[in-house]
Amino acid sequence: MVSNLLKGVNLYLIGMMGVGKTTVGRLLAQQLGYGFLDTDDVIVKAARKSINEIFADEGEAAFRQLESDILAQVCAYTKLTIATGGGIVLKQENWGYLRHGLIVWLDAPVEILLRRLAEDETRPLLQDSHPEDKLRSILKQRQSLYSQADIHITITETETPEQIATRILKVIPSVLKTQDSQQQN
Ligand SMILES: Nc1ncnc2c1ncn2[C@@H]1O[C@H](COP(=O)(O)OP(=O)(O)OP(=O)(O)O)[C@@H](O)[C@H]1O
Ligand SMILES: O=C(O)C1=C[C@@H](O)[C@@H](O)[C@H](O)C1
Ligand SMILES: [Mg+2]
Repeated sequence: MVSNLLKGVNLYLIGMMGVGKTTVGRLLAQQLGYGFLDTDDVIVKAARKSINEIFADEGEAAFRQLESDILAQVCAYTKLTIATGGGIVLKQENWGYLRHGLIVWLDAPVEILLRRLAEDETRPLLQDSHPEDKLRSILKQRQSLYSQADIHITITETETPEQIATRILKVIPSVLKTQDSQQQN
C-alpha cells in the first residue's frame, strides 16, 4: 500500500489556479487515510475575508506572507495532503517547507484552465480583461519553479479527478525509491 510506503510523509500539490489541486488533493487524502488542508481555505477562514478581499484590502504581498506562515506551521504535522495556492512556489523560503514532504505538480494546458475558470470570479489575479494572456504570462513566470516538484503530472481534458489521484498514487513508489537511493549515496 502506498500509505505504508509514505510513512506519514506529507503530500503537497502545486500548480496553476484551476488545475485541480483542491479537488484532487481531497481525494488523495481520502485514499491515503490522510488529513486534508487547503492553504487558501485556511487563509480565508483565519482572515474571515475572501481571497479577493484580502488582495484588495491588504495587497498580494500580505496574502503571500499569510501563505508562508501557514506553510511553516503545517510542516510540523504528518499524514497530510496539502493543496496549496497557485503562487506558493514564488517565495524561495516556501521551498524549504515544501521539501519536508513530497511535492506533486499538477500541470495542464492553459486552454483547460481557462475553460474551468471562465465563470469563476474568486481568483483576483484573473480579474483581467485578457484572462488568457494573464494565465499564459503567469505560467511562463512560474513554469521553472513548478518543475522543481518531485512528481510532474500533466492532466488531459477528459481525465476525472479520481483518475488523476490514482495516477499520482501509482507514481509515488518509484519516486520514494529514487529518494531512498539518493540518501544512501
Ligand atoms: N479533473 C477535473 N475534471 C473536470 N473539472 C475539474 C477537474 N479537477 C477540477 N475541476 C474543476 O475545476 C475547477 C478548479 O478546480 P480546483 O479548485 O480544484 O483548482 P485549484 O488548483 O485548487 O485552483 P486554485 O489554485 O485557484 O485554488 C473546479 O470547478 C473543479 O470542480
Ligand atoms: O496562482 C495564484 O497566484 C493564486 C492561486 C489561488 O490558489 C489563490 O492562492 C490566489 O487566488 C492566488
Ligand atoms: Mg485550490
